[in-house]
Amino acid sequence: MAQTATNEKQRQLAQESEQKRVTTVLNEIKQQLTAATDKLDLAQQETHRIELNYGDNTKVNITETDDRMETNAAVQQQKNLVASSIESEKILTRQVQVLKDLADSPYFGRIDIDEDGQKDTLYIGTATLQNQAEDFLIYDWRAPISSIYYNGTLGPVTYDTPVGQQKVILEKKRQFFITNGEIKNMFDTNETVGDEILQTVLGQQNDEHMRNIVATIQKEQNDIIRNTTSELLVVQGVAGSGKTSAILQRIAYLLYHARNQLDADQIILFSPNRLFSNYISQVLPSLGEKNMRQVTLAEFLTQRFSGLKVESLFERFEKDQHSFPEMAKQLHRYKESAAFMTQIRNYVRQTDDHVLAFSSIYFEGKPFFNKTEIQKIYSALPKAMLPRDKFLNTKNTLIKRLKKRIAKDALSDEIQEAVSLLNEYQYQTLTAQKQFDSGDAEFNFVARALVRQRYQVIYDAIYNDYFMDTYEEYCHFLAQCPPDFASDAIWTTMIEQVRNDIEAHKIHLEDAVPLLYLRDLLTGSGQNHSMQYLFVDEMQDYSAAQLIYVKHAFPNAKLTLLGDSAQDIFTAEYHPSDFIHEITEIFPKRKIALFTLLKSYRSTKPITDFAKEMLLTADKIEAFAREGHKPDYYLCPDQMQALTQVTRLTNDLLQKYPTVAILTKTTQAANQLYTALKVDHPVTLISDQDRGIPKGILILPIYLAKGLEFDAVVGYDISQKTYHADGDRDILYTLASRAMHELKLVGIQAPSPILMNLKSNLYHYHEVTPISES
Ligand SMILES: Nc1ncnc2c1ncn2[C@@H]1O[C@H](COP(=O)(O)OP(=O)(O)OP(=O)(O)O)[C@@H](O)[C@H]1O
Repeated sequence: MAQTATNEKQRQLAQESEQKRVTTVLNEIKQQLTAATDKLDLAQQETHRIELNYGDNTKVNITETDDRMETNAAVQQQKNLVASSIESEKILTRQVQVLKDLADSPYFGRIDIDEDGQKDTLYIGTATLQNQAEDFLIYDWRAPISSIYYNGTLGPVTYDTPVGQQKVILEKKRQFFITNGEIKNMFDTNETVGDEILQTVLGQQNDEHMRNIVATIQKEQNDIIRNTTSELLVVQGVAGSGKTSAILQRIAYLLYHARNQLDADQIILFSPNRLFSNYISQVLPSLGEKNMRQVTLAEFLTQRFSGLKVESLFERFEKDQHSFPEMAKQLHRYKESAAFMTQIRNYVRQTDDHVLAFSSIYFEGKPFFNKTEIQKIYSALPKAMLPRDKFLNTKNTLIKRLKKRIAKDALSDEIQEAVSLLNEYQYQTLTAQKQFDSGDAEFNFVARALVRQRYQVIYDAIYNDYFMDTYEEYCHFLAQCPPDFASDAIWTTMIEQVRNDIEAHKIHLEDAVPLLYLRDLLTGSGQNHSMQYLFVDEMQDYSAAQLIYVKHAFPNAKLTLLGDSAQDIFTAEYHPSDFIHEITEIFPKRKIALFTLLKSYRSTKPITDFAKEMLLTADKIEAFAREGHKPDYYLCPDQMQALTQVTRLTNDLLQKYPTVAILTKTTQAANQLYTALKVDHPVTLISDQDRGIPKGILILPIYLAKGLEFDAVVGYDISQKTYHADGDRDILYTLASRAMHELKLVGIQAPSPILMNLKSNLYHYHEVTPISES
């Protein structure tokens, strides 16, 4: 008893002393913030002044050549001034924001170390802070030495430095929970990062945006975040294990360590949907970093097909719910396989008599370069040449012919007359400040420039490879590679279908990627060489062909793939279950680092224990020990009763949480439920066009909730008729694992057999009596 009192007294003294330090550091932050804000004000005034000046200094005089050149130099100088002034403003804005963030919670960790007999105490926060004397008051969580906080238990530890590994003895590790400059809680821990603070963080209510996890990064997550050596990093992690969190902190880490070589624009994340993009959009800014680029696969593909509607994963999933014959399944699998992409690579390496499919280039409604003319150029090239080289040669010939036409047409009476009718401004613009030996030379130059301007559309068409008929070429390729399992008739019908779809300006998902790959390989286009890192979230939703294509599109990027084979909603029917193995086959030459995350943090223990039992791999998932209610299942006799039950549940949950999500299996089901509920209740239907999640009651299909989480989830129509197939396990698992604190499920008439096979102690089962009986 006396011992406990002494310990408590010591703890209080320690907290008081730590609070004193917090206050001192806060004073330093406040001073620096005032100074930085003043500097920012000055910088803003300066930018404004230069911009105002800009107009006066750059009044354009286009008639006198000398004046014009002078004006250009002045414009350039002003532009440089504005650019550098904006750049300093940016740096100062970032500095002010970082200091503001620190002012609320300056740090979250402390380590006491002994390095070769020299003792040191370090505090770790979201950014570095130094005082006038250049002492480190706070170390950035990404600094090499900070890794001790995440990785080490007390005793000897090592950490990586730019000059090799360093050994120290870790003597104390302390965690803080500080808000509004006040220590709310503080723990000494021997674990890597202790459970106490994590309990608090995970028990909080969901936010509109995902939060950063730097204060509580777990050891296995830290390994992912700090890995800079692997070319291909694969994270297979169970639902809620922090995959998305880990990669966002990883991006912040990479940006910090390559400040001068890496810009956020050189990092691209393929995210599952727009809601998700918005949900994670605040994590990097909260760490003082700019967001990376984000794109969904559908957006990425659509951008590459001008004028063609690409089927989305969602559309395909919805369609597959209605009809999904075995042959269609096999055809999908075939066209989405790595082997199919290899066939494309082989196809473009064939040297034979085949002439690529071309289209005429039109100008003002008439063919300018006729298709047969283009075919002739191509056919005249040596047979041994690769199609890609022949294509490039053809392109160059077309450009040469265009130039000849320009030179010829420039001499025509029509153009000569048009030149003489140009006004002074138009004329000067066309001469582009060039010096000429004679008046004739100048006149001819202007005439050619005028024709060139007219024919710009033709040049663009050649430049953008519009003279190649990629669709026809794809059909030709398809005709060459029928699979063993399909009859000629089936394969020919499939090709006809592709043609018809293209005529109707649409394309199926399984054709989109092979088609782009074929086009890129033949035309030597479609690659972005500047992207340095490529992240793919929810990789289980990607086919092998899609992964190969995405990698092809960003050839210099290091790749990080993350996903969960158990959340295989869309592709359970086509994918081999072992996609990690598949990845090693897709990228055989790459150095792969595989990380597995098995601990689930999002949901309470009862929810995770319930969700994981739906999977055959349940024993591999470990729940974080956070207490809560067991899930409830309500079996209703009919739809009317189910609607009443859903209303009752959501209203109850809304008393406790700002957001309650009702998840359905399909969009159609979400629409129907919305129509039924909206009459009496304020509910919001979320579609794949939405970018944000409002508060209140939401209805959305489960695949749109991928990567998201909600305080409370109500699963609607968890019935025999809706969830009975084996592939439905993954969908139910994904649904259940979206809930952080509470999970309710409502079934109609007969319960889903997947649920009935679970141990009955994992949830509460209720039979709702018909209204007339109650
Ligand atoms: N180390 C951590 N500290 C605090 N919170 C964490 C930690 N790791 C994960 N979380 C929280 O757990 C939840 C799930 O994390 P996240 O969304 O990153 O997981 P995920 O593996 O991508 O999930 P899913 O595959 O189900 O979409 C989030 O609320 C996240 O903040």
